[in-house]
Amino acid sequence: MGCLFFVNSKKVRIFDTTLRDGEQAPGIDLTMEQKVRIAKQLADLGVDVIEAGFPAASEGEFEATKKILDEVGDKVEVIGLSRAVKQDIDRTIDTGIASIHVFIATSDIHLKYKLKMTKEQVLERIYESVRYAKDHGLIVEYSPEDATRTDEEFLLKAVKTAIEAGADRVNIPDTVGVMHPFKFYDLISKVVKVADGKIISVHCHNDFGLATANSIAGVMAGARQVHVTVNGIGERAGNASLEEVVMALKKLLGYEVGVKTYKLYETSRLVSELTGVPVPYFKAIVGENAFGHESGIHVHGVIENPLTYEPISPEEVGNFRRIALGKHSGIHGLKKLLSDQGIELTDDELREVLKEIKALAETGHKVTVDDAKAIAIKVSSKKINA
Ligand SMILES: CC(=O)SCCNC(=O)CCNC(=O)[C@H](O)C(C)(C)COP(=O)(O)OP(=O)(O)OC[C@H]1O[C@@H](n2cnc3c(N)ncnc32)[C@H](O)[C@@H]1OP(=O)(O)O
Ligand SMILES: CC(C)C(=O)C(=O)O
Repeated sequence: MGCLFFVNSKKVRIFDTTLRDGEQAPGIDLTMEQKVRIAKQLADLGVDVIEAGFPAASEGEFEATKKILDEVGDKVEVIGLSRAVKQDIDRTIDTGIASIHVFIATSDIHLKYKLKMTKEQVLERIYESVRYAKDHGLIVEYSPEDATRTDEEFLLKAVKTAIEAGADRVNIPDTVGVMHPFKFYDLISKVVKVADGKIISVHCHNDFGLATANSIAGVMAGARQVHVTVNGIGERAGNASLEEVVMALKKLLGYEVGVKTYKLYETSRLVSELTGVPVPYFKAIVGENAFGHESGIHVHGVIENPLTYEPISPEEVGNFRRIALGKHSGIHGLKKLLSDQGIELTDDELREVLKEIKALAETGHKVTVDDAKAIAIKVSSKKINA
C-alpha cells in the first residue's frame, strides 16, 4: 500500500548514527563484534550511511571502524566522526575510510566555555579542517555543533565557509533538542538557500520529545538527509528514531527512502538486545503494543478491517498484531479468539464467558486465551449437563 497522502516524492538519505551518537549514551559500550553485527543489520536494512564511530576516541573505536568498513563498506557509505583537529582527521584517514564527518561548534556558549575560540578562529578552523580532509580525497560532511543555538547570521557564514572549503554535505544538528518543527522548518529553509545545491542533513535530539517531528520538518524545508538511531537511542533523551522517521517520511509525506521497512522490527530487537536498552512498550512502529488491541470496539473494527484502527499494517514493519483479553474486551473479539481455538459458542454463552472474563480481569489477573478456553468449556458443559 502506497503513501496515505500524496506529496512530491523525493529520495531522502538515511544516515544511521546508532553506532556513534547512539553508543555515546551512558551505559552503552558495545564490543567490536556487537558493533559489526549491528552494522551488518543496518546495511541489510538499507540505510544510506553508517556512522561507525569516532576513530580517534580509542583503539577499540579505531579497530571497530576498520572492521565495519571491511564488512559492509562495499554495500553502504561508512563514515567516522572527527573533531576539527588534524590529529583526529589523520586518525580517521588511517582507518581507510572514504567519508569523514567533521564537526566544530558554532554557538556562543560552546565557543566561550568549551572551545575558547573566537568566531573568526572557528571559521578558519572549519575551512582548514574541511579543506584538509578534501585534500586527502575524502567525502566530507560538516556539522556546526549546537547549530540551533547559534546566531543565525554566523551559522549561515559557517555553512557557506564549509561549502567553500569543499564540503559535500552540511548537517544541521539540534544538539540539545531545543527546536520545534515550525522554527526548524524556517531555519533549514534559510540554510538550504545558501547551500549552493549541496545536500543539507538534519540531526535532531529528543530533549523535548520533538526529534522525529523536527526531522520531518527539516525534510519538508529541503533537507535530503536525516541522522537517526535505531529505537531513538543516543545522548540524554536520545536522537530521532530511525523507524519513526522512515515510516513518517514514507507513509505521511510520500518521500522515497531506501530502507526495507519490513526489517525494522527485527533491527529494533537486535539493537535492544545488544545494547541492553529495552524498547518501550508503547514505542511507535516497533513497540510490543504498537499493533496491540484489547478494547472491544477496536478489536471488532480490526477484525472487520485492520485499517479501522491501524494506520499501517504490522507486516509492513515486521511487527505483529496482538489481540488481548481483559476488562475492555467485547463479544466479537472473544468469539474470534475462541473460534480460532475451535470453540464455537452461542451468543448467550459468549456473553456469560465475557462476563466471567471481565470479572477475572477486574481482580488484576492478566487474562489469557487459556483462561478464556477454560471458562468457555465450563459454560458450554454446564449447558450440556443442564
Ligand atoms: C555532540 C557530540 O556528540 S560531539 C561528539 C562526542 N563524542 C565524543 O566525545 C567521543 C569520545 N570522546 C573522546 O574519546 C575524547 O573526548 C577525545 C578523544 C575526542 C578527546 O579527549 P581529550 O583529549 O581527553 O579531551 P576532552 O574530551 O577532555 O576535551 C575535549 C577537547 O576537545 C576540544 N574540542 C571539542 N570539540 C571539538 C571540535 N569539534 N573541534 C576541535 N576541538 C574540539 C575541546 O575544546 C577540548 O579541548 P582541550 O583538550 O584543548 O581543552
Ligand atoms: C556531532 C554532532 C552532529 C552531534 O552529534 C550533535 O551535535 O548532536
